[in-house]
Amino acid sequence: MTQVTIKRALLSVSDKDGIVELARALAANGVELVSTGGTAKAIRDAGLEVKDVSDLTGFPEMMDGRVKTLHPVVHGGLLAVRDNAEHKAAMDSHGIGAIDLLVVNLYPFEQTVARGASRDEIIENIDIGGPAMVRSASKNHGFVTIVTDPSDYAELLAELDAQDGATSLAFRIRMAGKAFAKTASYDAAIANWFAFADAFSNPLGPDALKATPFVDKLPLAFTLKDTLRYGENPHQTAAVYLPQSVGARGIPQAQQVQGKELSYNNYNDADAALELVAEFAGGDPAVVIVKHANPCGVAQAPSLLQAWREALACDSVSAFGGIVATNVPLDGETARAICEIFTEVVIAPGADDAARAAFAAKKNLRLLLVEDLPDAARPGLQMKSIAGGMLLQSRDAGDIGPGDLKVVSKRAPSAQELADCLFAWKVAKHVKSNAIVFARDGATAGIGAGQMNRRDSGRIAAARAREAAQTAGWDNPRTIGSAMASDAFLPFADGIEVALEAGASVVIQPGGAMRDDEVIKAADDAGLAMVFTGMRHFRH
Ligand SMILES: NC(=O)c1ncn([C@@H]2O[C@H](COP(=O)(O)O)[C@@H](O)[C@H]2O)c1NC=O
Repeated sequence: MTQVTIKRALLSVSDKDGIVELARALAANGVELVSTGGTAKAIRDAGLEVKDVSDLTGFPEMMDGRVKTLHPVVHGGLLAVRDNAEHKAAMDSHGIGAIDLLVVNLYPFEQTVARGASRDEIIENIDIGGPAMVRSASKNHGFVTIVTDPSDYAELLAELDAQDGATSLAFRIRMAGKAFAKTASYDAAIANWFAFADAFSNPLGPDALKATPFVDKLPLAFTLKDTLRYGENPHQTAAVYLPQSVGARGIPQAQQVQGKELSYNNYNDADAALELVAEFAGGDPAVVIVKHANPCGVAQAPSLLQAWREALACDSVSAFGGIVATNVPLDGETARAICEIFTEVVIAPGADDAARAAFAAKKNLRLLLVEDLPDAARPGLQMKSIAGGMLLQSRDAGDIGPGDLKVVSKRAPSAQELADCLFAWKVAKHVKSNAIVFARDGATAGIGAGQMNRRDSGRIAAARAREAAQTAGWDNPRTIGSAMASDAFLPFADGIEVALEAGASVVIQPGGAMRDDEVIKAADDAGLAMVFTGMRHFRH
C-alpha cells in the first residue's frame, strides 16, 4: 500500500496554531473531520463541519479530559490493517471506521514545568491519550498518516495536492519517525522531571523515594538546531542541539547579529567566555577574552572600555583571534577598540547602535547577543563521553565569598589583597587545570593553564606577565603585589616559590594538602598572606 487517500481525519491539538486553516483545506478536499472538545470548538467556530469524538466513542469526554480518545473505536480505527480480513471483520462487527489521518500535538508539559506551575498542574499536563494515538497511527504508517508538528501542515497539504488527496508511503514513514521521536522526547522530559526536579520536591521527599540525581535509565532529549561545517577538526562531523527544557540560556540561544556561521570551536570557546563573564553578572563592567576555551585576559573596571584595555593588556599576543565576552551591553567606543585587533566572536547582553555600526565594518566578526547572562550558580549536569560509557556530574556551581575564606598565614591580607584574591579565584575556576592565575586591581596579570604540574603553570603565568609588561612598556610586570590563585592545593612549599618569583603578595588556594604546614611556613617566612577556600576547582 503506497498511496493512501485521506477520507477521514482526527484532529486533537493543544497548540491550535494553524489548525483551522488545515481543517478548512482538508474539508475542501472532502475529508470528514473528527475532533476532541477544544479543537472541535475552534473548527466549528470557524464555520466548518466537524464530528465530536464522543459521538464516535459513545462516551462523553470525562475526568477533566483524562479520558477522551482512549477507546477501541479510536484505536481500532488507527491500528486496523486495512487489507487484513480479520481486522476488517472486527471493524465491521464493532462499527469501527478507519481514521486515515491523525493530527495531534501534546499537552504543554515542559512549558507548564518552566512557568513554575504546581505539582498537580504539572501532573495534569502529562498527556496520555495524545501519545497513545500518535503511537497507534505511527505504528500503522502503512495505512495512516500522522502529523505532530504544526510546521508540517503546509507540507501535508502540498503532499495531498501532489498525490490527488492521498499521501505517499515515503511521507508517512518520515512523519511516523518524527512522531516517535516526539513521543520519546516527551516521555524523556517527564522521566527527567520525576528524576531531577520532582524527586527532591515531591510531598514524600527524596529519602522516601531513595532519590539520587542519577537515575537508572537516563533518557536524553535534545532537538537539532544546526549541523555545523565540521567538528573540532575538518575530518570530524558536528552538530549543535538544543535541550528540551524551556528557558535554557547560552550560546545556542543567542541572537547572531552578524558574521559567518559559528563553528564547533566557536561554540565551545564562546561558551567558555560566556560562563566566565556570567560570574560578573550585575557587577562593574567586565571583559573576558578566551582562546581555546581558556581565558587569556579578564578585567573588571568602572568603564567597559577600561575593562577591555586591562583584559587585553594581560596577554595581547594570545588575544589575537580570540573570543570576547562582556557582562554589560557594548558601546561604540569599546566596540571600536575591540575591532582594532582580529576577533572571532563577540558576545554581550546587548549592543547600542554605535557598537553595531563599528562591528558592521568587520564582516566576518560574529556578534552574538544574549538576552540575559546564564546564572553562574544554577544547578545542572555535565556529560562527557568516554570510550565505552559516559561520565555525568553536577556542574561546578561552587562559589566562594569573603566569609568562606580562612586566613592561614600570620599576616592577614589587606582589603585590596582580599579583593584581588576573590577576582583571581573566580578566573581560576574557568582555567583548565593545573591553573595558576595572578591578578591585581581587578585585572588578570598572568594566566597559566593546562600544565601537567602546577609549577609550570605558575612559571608560564609569570612569563606571560613579564612579556605583557615589555609590550606595554611598563617598568614592572603586574604580578608585583598581585594575588596568586591556584585551582587546587599547593602540594609542596615550592608553590610559594612560584608566587615569590612572580612578586605576588598573597595566595589563595583550597588548602588541604598533606604538607599544608610546610606551605604555610614558607608563606610566613616570606611575609606572604595566604587564604584557604576549602573548595577546589579542577577543570579538565
Ligand atoms: N485523554 C485522552 O483521551 C486524550 N486524547 C487526546 N488528548 C489530548 O487532548 C488535546 C486536545 O484537546 P482539546 O481538543 O480538548 O483542546 C491534545 O493535546 C491531545 O493530545 C487527551 N488528553 C490527555 O491525555
